[in-house]
Amino acid sequence: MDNINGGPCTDTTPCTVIDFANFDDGTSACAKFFDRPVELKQKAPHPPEGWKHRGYTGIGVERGFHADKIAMVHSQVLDFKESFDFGNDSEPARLQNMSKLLPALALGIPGVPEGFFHEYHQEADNQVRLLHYPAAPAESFLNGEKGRINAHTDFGTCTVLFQDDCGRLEVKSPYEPGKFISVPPIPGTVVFNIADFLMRWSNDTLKSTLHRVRVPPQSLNGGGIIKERFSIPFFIGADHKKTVDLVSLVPSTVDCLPGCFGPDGPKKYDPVNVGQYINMRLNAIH
Ligand SMILES: O=C(O)CCC(=O)C(=O)O
Ligand SMILES: [Fe+2]
Repeated sequence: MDNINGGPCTDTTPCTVIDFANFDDGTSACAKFFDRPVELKQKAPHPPEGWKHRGYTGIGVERGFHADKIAMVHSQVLDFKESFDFGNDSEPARLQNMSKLLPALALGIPGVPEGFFHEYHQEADNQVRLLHYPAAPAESFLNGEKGRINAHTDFGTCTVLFQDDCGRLEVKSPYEPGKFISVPPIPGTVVFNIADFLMRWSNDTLKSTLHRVRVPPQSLNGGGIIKERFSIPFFIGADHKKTVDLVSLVPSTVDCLPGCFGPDGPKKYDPVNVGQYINMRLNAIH
């Protein structure tokens, strides 16, 4: 396996294999990793530029998301979390499993054949993120010093989100403007979020889910310590490489999904190259 800077990995620690069918397994893998000293975690640092989403990001490094989609701005509240990102650099096959959900997604979109997304998701340009929100005094959430993750939408096709039993994930209500609904963890289930690229791809037929993790003020009455939380978002993304013509090196583009446009609903967006779109989004947060 190569390290994130392209050189051979010299760490001889045995790898942890996360069994995504069993989130307790994921939580304990997360806990084991984040429990290591920060100097050790920093040995695989996230590079400063956002487009290479790999490695460790310490507490307070990532810019807080802002609900304003593309023009993200620094949030005043510190996202009190640390993360480790990895992707398809060495073993793409291991990251393909979640893509098996794509036929089910296609079946839900009238006009899109069941196998449609397969062609666009062969390179496993997926990204997995281990997330740790450390425990902190309730007071620090109440006074606005710390937050968990601000309201945002994800960038790619869709996200499969594994969360532990801590709770506090919320999604924006599609029915009541400005209202967020709690998404309590249900053992043995995952949260499936539509992301921005798919929203654009579907001509806004599918809506990307605005979501956040916060510690609601009403839960802080008792003060004390708010317990730590672990989650693992598995971001499924369309192929970056395949969408560049390898002979001319001209980025090829992805156009509106079949069935999502017509005389009553013309295409709202120009075709776009997946890699350029995602990199532009990632660069905005680092
Ligand atoms: O921690 C969570 O449950 C959500 C994480 C998330 O939304 C993200 O990393 O994009
Ligand atoms: Fe997210």
